[in-house]
Amino acid sequence: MADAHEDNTGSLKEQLAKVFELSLKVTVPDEPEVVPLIAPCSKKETGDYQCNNAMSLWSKIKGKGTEFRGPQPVGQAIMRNLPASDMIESCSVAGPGFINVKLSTKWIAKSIQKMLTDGIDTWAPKLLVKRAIVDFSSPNIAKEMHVGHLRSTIIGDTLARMLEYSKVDVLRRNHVGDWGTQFGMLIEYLFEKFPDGEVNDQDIGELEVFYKASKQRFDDDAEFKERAQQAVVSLQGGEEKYRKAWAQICEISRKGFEKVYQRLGVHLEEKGESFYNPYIPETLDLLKQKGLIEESEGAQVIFIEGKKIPLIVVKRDGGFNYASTDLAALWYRLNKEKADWIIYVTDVGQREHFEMFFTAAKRAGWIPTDENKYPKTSHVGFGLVLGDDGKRFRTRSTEVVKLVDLLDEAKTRCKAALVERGKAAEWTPEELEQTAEAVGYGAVKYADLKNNRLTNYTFNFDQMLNDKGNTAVYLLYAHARICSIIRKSGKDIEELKREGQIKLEKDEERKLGLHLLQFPEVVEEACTNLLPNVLCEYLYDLSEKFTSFYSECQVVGSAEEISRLLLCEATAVVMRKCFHILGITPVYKI
Ligand SMILES: NC(=[NH2+])NCCC[C@H](N)C(=O)O
Repeated sequence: MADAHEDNTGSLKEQLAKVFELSLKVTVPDEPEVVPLIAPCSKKETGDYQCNNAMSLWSKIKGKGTEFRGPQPVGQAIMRNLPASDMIESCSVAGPGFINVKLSTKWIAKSIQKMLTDGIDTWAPKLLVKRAIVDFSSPNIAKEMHVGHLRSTIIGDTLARMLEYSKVDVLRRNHVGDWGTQFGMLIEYLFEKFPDGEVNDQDIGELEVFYKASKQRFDDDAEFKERAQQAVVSLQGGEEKYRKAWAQICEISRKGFEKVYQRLGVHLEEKGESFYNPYIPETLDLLKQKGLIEESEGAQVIFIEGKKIPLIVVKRDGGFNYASTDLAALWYRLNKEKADWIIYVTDVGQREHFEMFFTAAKRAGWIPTDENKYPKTSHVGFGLVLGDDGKRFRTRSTEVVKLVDLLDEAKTRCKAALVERGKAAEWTPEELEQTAEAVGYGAVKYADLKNNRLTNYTFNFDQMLNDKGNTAVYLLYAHARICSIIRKSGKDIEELKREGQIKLEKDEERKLGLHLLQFPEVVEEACTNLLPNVLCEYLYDLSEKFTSFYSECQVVGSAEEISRLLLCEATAVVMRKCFHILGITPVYKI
């Protein structure tokens, strides 16, 4: 029997894996580095977690003259060889060697209590990544930020928050489309409208309208088109007058984007396409040296195995494009910024583009082909936002929906609902305003995040603002209710944390406790697979488990009051961390 060994860091799953690892070493000493396969039990009656190594181990060792006579005896031996551990209450072997573990209820309670004392940050998963870049939002200058960019902003922000919680150094990059041939027509049109070159935002008004008008000129007037094309050359050649006009247009757009970010509480650092422009020639040189770039129909391209169309890196007119910029940006991120995980958040429509330039980077030896190794790149694709008619989401005028308007409407509707509940009389105007904002914006974010990002989702205010079902409104109210239970008890929770003790006597208490303890491994899974919906599911489940607990177990005034209040507090703490990661502001009273 191995020594009792208690390493109480890492997620529940990891801690259990460590215990099993010791047993595996003793059980099959000739099989080095067997990775323990630990998973929650699918049937809760059989246990909490199970170890699934016996079957695969058996097929490995059966030809090697082993003393074991089948997978079940292997499982029995793994169980026998388990070191003594505080974690485990009992084990049993089922079927072809599955080892079911019932965790010690005392240990669950102790672990939650420890989190309450040491803080939820001690539950952060440990990832192998040191520095990640999340490239998200990334709208295009002079064009309206549309719902697709809203999805990218919301999903990207959550991914960044997940990684930040896991102590990864995250660079939040706004790869704005601020370079390209469209600037020729925009600048020429600006010169036409404002010959003296003095403009401010009010003059231009809605940039999108300005964009459309200049496009109209471009399409209708050959002479204008000529000038616009010339303007691109002057801009790219760095001519002062053109650079200045370009900078003005960018600045106006930026202010519009900033309004949306501010409302959403999203922080981004802009490094637009133009930033990488100076790095393109040397990047392409590096790829040429590796023999990756070929000439094809006057353009310079990289052929990618399995793809009919090559990746164009220099256009026929000698200009660079989206792909050349992305290659230069990747080079910069790997070599200058030393990122080991680079994550791109865009609609699934761009999957092909990312697959192609990732493959080029692999062929160049910039990133390993094995996707389990670092540095690594990931494309986080997402589906469309649909309207109630099942078509791409648009407003009545069939224009793209303005984000600011959407957020306004969500807030207005929440405020109306709060007023209806009599809150205008109960709260200060600021409280009303802040709660409406937290719930309204939270609802828009959560409705997006709770779906598997690859699926399309239907934007529907009535659904997302419903106070029942899997919505932010429901969850925020649930949190506020827990806070109010604690407040109404009149107890000082800090004192209880120091002096009280959690006991999980009833079944519902234990279930809630175990679920709380699974938070770290859920965050880890959400990080590894870049899936925020996993965390949403966890959160919804948590509030359901809390509801069962609360309906079965009296809190205030019961003999177990102290323990139960601590369990309420732990639930609220974990819920708030979930809200934080999802970019939702919690509310404390309702
Ligand atoms: N490195 C990147 N390609 N990031 C994504 C850019 C998204 C692009 N500006 C768009 O609106 O579609």
